[in-house]
Amino acid sequence: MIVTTAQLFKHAYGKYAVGAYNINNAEQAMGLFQGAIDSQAPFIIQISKGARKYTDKRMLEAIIRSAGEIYPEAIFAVHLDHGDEQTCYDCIDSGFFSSVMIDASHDPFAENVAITKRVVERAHAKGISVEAELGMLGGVEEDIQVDEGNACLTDPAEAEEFVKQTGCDSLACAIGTSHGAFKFKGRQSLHFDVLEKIKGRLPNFPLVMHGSSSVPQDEVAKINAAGGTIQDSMGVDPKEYLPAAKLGVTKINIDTDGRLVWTRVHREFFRNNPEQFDFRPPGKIFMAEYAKFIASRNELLGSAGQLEDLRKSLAAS
Ligand SMILES: O=C(CO)COP(=O)(O)O
Ligand SMILES: O=C[C@H](O)COP(=O)(O)O
Ligand SMILES: [Zn+2]
Ligand SMILES: [Zn+2]
Repeated sequence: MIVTTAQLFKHAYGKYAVGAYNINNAEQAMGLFQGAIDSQAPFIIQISKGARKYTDKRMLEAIIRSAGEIYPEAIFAVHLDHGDEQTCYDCIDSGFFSSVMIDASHDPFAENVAITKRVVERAHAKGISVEAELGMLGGVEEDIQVDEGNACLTDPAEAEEFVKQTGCDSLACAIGTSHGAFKFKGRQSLHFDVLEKIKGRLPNFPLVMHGSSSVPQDEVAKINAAGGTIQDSMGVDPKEYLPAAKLGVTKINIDTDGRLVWTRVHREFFRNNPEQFDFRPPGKIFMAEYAKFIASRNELLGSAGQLEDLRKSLAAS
């Protein structure tokens, strides 16, 4: 069942975070749905502009619709990740997306407000939720590269003003994370002090954490042992997901870690079976491994085991 992110956040707020996982193909979709059902968790399936271009945007819609039929128990939102204004309108008009992200965080504050307001108006007219972004993460995002030095944390006072002016349903805040596999040299903590201040100014308002992959060191070691040259780096400590959720983070975005699972499975498979050229055996292994990964993340997010309670509260509302 497809629901809006606002519906998911109402149930999750202050208790757990909903995992938001990107997909680009059928194998990722199947692993994601299987892992969500295995862990009895709601989830957000997110599609970036790059994913919509990878095959064809209609292909992804068809894959998600089919996965929803194969796993009728699943409760999830279909969300546009890092949309520009035009892509938001395209998704709003598609009749398929239940949530969009307008990412105008690279524009000046007033421009970000103006663009976000226009998207909110169009989305809300169709009952679709809107995530906006304020502050800047480091790392690679779509086709934009932000230097670590330029990454700026979200200003709590600005966040309050931004939400008041735009009417967005959730806000992506920069609290020290960055996109991709190269986040931190050595372990670093989230900026819980900033998060607390944002929550103080926006009580009960759903916050979103991008760049939340943990970049598992064993996964990177296996990839490199099988011929990869992934640079030494660390991600977010997944034990910090739940403390962040208690401070109002209701959506935690994880994409890179899934790509690492894919890379490890395929590198190991073809290293161990150099005579093979059938992609289905590693594809099968990937789907099973990705399902396990999703279930393990949902445990850490606190979303595991929430599915039936959510179903009851949706039925009652
Ligand atoms: O924020 C993300 C998608 O919007 C993904 O972040 P990661 O690169 O840490 O997986
Ligand atoms: O934030 C970026 C997401 O991980 C999506 O990545 P992508 O734009 O390469 O699909
Ligand atoms: Zn951004
Ligand atoms: Zn992101």
